[in-house]
Amino acid sequence: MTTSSHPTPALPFALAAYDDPAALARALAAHVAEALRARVARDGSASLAVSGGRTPTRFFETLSGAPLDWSRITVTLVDERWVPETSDRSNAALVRRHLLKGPAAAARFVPLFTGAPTPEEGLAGAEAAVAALRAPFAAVVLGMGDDGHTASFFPGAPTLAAAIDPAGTARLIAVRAEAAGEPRITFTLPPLISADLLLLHIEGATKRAVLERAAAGGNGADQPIRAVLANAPRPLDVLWCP
Ligand SMILES: O=C(O)[C@H](O)[C@@H](O)[C@H](O)[C@H](O)COP(=O)(O)O
Repeated sequence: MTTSSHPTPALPFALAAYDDPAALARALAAHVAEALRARVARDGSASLAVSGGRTPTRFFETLSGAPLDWSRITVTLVDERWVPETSDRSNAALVRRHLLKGPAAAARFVPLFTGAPTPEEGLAGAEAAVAALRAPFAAVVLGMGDDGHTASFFPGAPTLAAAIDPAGTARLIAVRAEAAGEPRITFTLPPLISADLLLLHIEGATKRAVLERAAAGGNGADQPIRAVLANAPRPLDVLWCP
């Protein structure tokens, strides 16, 4: 056991609390739409990275109806489970079903799953696909698991240190971790935190407590969400509802 006389520092974040998931989804979609609109106005195109999992469905549905020039917008994923889109675990399938519809059907989508047998073998193909994205992202929306992972930055993953290295140069990395289920691919920390707009979307008392514990240090100090809190250029904006 190692002990330290230096307490782990508390990290700042800015939490906006909403009454319910619908109000949160409206606010989140409005923030993301504004960031996309601003980049399209400035640069002629914009890119957006969204998370998968269960939480974002309502946000996707709301954002899909935003009056944007979606033909100038490219959507990708913060991270992906290494499964084909026929799997109900596929984040790409979730995005196609709930976001790329209505006005947003005109957006271009860049999936991270390439069809290669493993993410390690698929990495080069995925890198080539994301190389065409306009950098930095106009907006990145992160989620968080009850174990403090965000993107596919899983506690205990052998590639975690490389994935959350703020000075790392890889944009994507393969991840294997027991808690992750299937192998994964994820954007690394630097391209995510350099977005014009970086938001964390969490719902429920448990996730709020996990975030507060991670931010406070102490026994939350090993939670990967801390890498985002510690390295984001501004205090992380968190949208939460019970
Ligand atoms: O593919 C994924 O699993 C994610 O992108 C992941 O980082 C997600 O955001 C969290 O695991 C929260 O997931 P829930 O929304 O399902 O709780």
